[in-house]
Amino acid sequence: MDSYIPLREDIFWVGANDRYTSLFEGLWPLPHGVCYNSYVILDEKTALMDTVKVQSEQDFLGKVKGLIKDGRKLDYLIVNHMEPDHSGAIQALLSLWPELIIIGNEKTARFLESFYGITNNVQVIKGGDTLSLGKHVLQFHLIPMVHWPETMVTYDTTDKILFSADAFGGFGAMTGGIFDDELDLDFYEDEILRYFSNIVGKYSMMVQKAIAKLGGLDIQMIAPTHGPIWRTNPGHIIEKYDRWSRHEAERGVALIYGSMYGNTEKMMEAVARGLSEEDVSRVRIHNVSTTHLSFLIRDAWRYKGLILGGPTYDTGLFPPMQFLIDMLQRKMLRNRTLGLFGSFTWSGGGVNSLVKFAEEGSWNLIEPVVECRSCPTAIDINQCVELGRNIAKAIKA
Ligand SMILES: Cc1cc2nc3c(=O)[nH]c(=O)nc-3n(C[C@H](O)[C@H](O)[C@H](O)COP(=O)(O)O)c2cc1C
Repeated sequence: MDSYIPLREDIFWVGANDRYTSLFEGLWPLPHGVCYNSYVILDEKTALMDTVKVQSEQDFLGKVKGLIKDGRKLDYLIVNHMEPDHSGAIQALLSLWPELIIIGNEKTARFLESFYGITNNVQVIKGGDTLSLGKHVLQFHLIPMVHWPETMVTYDTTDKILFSADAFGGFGAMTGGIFDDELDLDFYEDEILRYFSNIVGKYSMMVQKAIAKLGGLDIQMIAPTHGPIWRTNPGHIIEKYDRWSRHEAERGVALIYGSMYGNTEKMMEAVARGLSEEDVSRVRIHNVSTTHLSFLIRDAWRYKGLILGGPTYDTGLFPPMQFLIDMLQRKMLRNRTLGLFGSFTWSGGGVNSLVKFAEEGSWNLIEPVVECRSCPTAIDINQCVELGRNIAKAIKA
């Protein structure tokens, strides 16, 4: 049976759970899958809110056709976001309903042409424009660069539902339920933060603009294109996105290190001891070589303290740690209490790269920066403990 789940008596979820893709955007692991949310509105006119990835098209079309039947046709497709995981079924919809009108903004129209060669059937709207389906009056708001230039949201002024595109979304396929009150939110919170930090976080300033722009709306439900639908407490996800995009963090430390032969790892253990001596127990220790970047970025975004350590490799920093700091720079994370340590055997270079990273970003760098030659001495170990203690004091302040 095709499952379409009602949001209201005439609005239905027709999304797809994806448990087959292992890397989102070819980059970010999906251990718990992901879902592509799409919604049908059955009014005097019918409308569909976004689509799914092309690989999920068949199930999706079955659901849509199961709702739009008895001689009815799909009148409107509203494209809030053109990324292919949401626009993959547009051509198939046009084959089924050639008179379908696609609603998007000027940039959507450009992307429709460049991705799919679609130039007809397109109705271009501007921010603030409305579309009446009969009972439901939809209003469009542009939220560019959250996280693509054409991104917009659609607000159902009748039922006060915000169809929010990727804003307020998260990783994780649905576990039977689709609403916040049907799901284990502790589990989803990790996946939502990972999605935010990996995909949207770089555009935090635009998220802030979007939240300010949408602030005047009476929002009773948030229906994003990924992750849970917020019908009981939409304010919860707005507050999370607001805090994360202001780079606010929780008390705790992400301690991320690399080590080839265990010497830098010894330094890391001493730093961890120092944190513990100052009563910081929320310490997430990750080996940069074995934990995927996605989870490292998530924990760096979550906690106030960020401590990075690595050995020297070919006159520079250990490559997986270099990759991490490059990505943290690219994602524009800032405002963390930062600690650094590392090692070398002849002329060094690893710690220099970490220090350069600290100088180029917006961090609160805590002393001492600890660098040891080959194997840490008792003095080096004491310095590492001191670094841990100082970070702990700084995040408590
Ligand atoms: C492949 C490789 C390349 C290295 N390149 C350098 C280097 O360019 N400069 C340097 O001072 N030390 C270099 N080292 C030495 C290590 O940085 C040093 O021994 C460090 O303490 C190793 O830390 P670990 O035990 O945590 O892996 C290199 C070591 C290896 C294995």
